[in-house]
Amino acid sequence: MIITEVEARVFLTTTHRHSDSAGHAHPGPAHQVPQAMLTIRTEDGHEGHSFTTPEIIRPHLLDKFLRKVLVGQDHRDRERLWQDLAHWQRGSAAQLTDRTLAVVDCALWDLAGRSLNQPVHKLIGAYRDKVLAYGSIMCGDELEGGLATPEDYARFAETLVKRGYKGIKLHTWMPPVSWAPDVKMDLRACAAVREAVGPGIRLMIDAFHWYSRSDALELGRGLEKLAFDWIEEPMDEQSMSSYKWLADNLDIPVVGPESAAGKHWHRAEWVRHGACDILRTGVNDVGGITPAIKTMRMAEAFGMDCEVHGNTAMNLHVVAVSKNCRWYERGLLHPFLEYDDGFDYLKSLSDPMDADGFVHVPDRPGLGEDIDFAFIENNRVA
Ligand SMILES: O=C(O)[C@H](O)[C@@H](O)[C@@H](O)C(=O)NO
Ligand SMILES: [Mg+2]
Repeated sequence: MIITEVEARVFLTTTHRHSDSAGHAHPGPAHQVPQAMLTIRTEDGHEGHSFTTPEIIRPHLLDKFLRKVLVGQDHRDRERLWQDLAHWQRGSAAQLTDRTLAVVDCALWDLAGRSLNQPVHKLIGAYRDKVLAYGSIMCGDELEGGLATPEDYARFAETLVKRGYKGIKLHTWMPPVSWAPDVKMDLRACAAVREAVGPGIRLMIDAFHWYSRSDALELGRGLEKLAFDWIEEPMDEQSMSSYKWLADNLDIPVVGPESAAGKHWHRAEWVRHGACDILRTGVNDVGGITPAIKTMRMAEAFGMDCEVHGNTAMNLHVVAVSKNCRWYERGLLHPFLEYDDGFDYLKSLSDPMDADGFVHVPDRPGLGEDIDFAFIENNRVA
């Protein structure tokens, strides 16, 4: 059970996803990007793995923090190891981020599952083995036939309904799109999608993250007329009082915070101050599966739903062990991309979705990621 090694392997993976100047993904030509796999190994040869981008587990972090906390410790002591890393963040000169805590925590959960030959959600205590997914559409763009017009969104929404999705979330247009942001265009896209899919499909929006209170209110009021289920991140989440104001002035549920720092502690403040109607957590946003579950259980104690941000196995397991969330966020999706093609370093999808819109939690041990170790070795660059 004692951890003996903490290793990062960097390899090249091919993707069609390109990040814009705001960090949002859009489709483009296939290109190779570096990806990293963290491996935590024990004296008896068991291993746990988790994926991230290389800078999140760069050598400085492994040497200065991760190996000092983890090596020599019982890998089963996840709560203590997480607390030790979280306490070290304050004195890390902002080098030890929640993303790094997340990849370590996920590798430890994967290690626990692989060593016991159990999937993580069964180890934690499953609530379900399948869950409805909503199709989370990429931010809008200016690509001909992509997501450049309200009609493009409507046409893509029809495609997603045919694929089986029972819910769809629009990320609308944001800078660097030349004319964005634009509340009226957001509402035109939402109206076109509602018209295309009818009243039976649940719809949500994840809007420009820096609207003013007035713009967010206008957007929310328009969405209420379109029977949207929630409005997400329309303003800067650093202003909790703005979200309290918005939630007090809207009927449509306000979901958050997604990107605000502070893990489950800050999300407790959002609940206490009435800054959201539905809470939000995410493994990468709060520093791991461990704090994501803390957030989920805290929301449950207040009778609140808590929706999980993001795809991949780590977030799917948080959804699978929780009654008080309704969806798995499957995406991000675009007409030019085939999400079901998955990743070249995994032999199969971690979030396969059936024709009825249900994602099935893999029953493979650990996080259940079907890792192609040979691919990683053959494409390794560090
Ligand atoms: O590009 C981003 O910021 C993220 O992909 C984000 O848009 C998306 O994951 C999200 O907000 N989901 O709710
Ligand atoms: Mg979001």
